[in-house]
Amino acid sequence: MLQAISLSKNYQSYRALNQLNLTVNPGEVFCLLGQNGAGKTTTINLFLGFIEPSSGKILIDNEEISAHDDERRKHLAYIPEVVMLYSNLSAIENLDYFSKLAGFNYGTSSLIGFLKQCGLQEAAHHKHLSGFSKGMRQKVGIAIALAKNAKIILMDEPTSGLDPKATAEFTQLVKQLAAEGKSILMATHDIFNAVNVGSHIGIMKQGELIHTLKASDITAADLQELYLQTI
Ligand SMILES: Nc1ncnc2c1ncn2[C@@H]1O[C@H](COP(=O)(O)OP(=O)(O)OP(=O)(O)O)[C@@H](O)[C@H]1O
Repeated sequence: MLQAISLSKNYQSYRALNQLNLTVNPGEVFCLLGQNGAGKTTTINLFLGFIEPSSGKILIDNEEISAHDDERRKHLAYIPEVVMLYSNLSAIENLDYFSKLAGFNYGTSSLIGFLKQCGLQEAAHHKHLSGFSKGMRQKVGIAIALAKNAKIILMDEPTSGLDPKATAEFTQLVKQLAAEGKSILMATHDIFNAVNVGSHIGIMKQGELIHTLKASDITAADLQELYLQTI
C-alpha cells in the first residue's frame, strides 16, 4: 500500500505540492488528473525518491520511508511516458539486465513468461529495442516491473502518444496488474482512460488534490465536466 500524508514540496518559494493526502491500496488504480503544472509529476517523483519532500510523509505498507531509502523503494516500479531501455539490446536482454540489477536472476523461460504476460508478441522477444514502438517498450517496462516483483507501480502519462489499440492493450494490462494486487498510481491527461482503467480518480489543481472520486461513481462525461469546473 502506498500513502502520502500531508506531503508538500516547495521549489524555492514556489509551492508545487500542498498537503497531499492520498492512499493507493493493493488492487487499486489511482488516476491523477490535472492541468500542466498541477503537481502530478512532482507527486510521482516524491514517491520515487527522485526529489525530497519539504514536509509530510511517504509510507509503504504503513511504514514511513525517507528519500534515500533505496531498500524499501525496491517495491516500487516506474513506467514513464517513454520507457528508457537499451536500444542495442533485445527485449529479453533488457529484461534480464534490469532484473539482475534488482537482484533477480531468471532463466530464459521465466523471462519469456514475463514478456508473454505483458502481451509482447513472441517474434519481438529477441529483437533489438531500436525497432520497438512506444507501446512495445511499455510492455517491456511492465515486464521489468513484474520481474522485480514490484508491489507498487507508478506511471507518468503512460498512454500519451499511444494509438487506440495500444492504449486498449495497455489498459487491459493495467487492469490485470491491479487484479493481481498491485497498487498503481497513474498521472494522466486522458479522462476517458482514467474512468476506464481507474478505480479511483483525483483531480489536482495548483499543487492540491481538490477531488477524489471512485471511478464507478462517475461517467467520463461527468468527469470531464467536473474537471473543467475544477481546473
Ligand atoms: N525542478 C523544478 N524547479 C522549479 N519548479 C519546478 C520544478 N519541477 C517542477 N516545477 C514546477 O512545479 C509545478 C508542478 O509541476 P509538475 O511537473 O509536478 O506538474 P504536472 O502536473 O506533472 O504537469 P504536466 O502535466 O505538464 O506534466 C509546475 O509549476 C512546475 O513548473
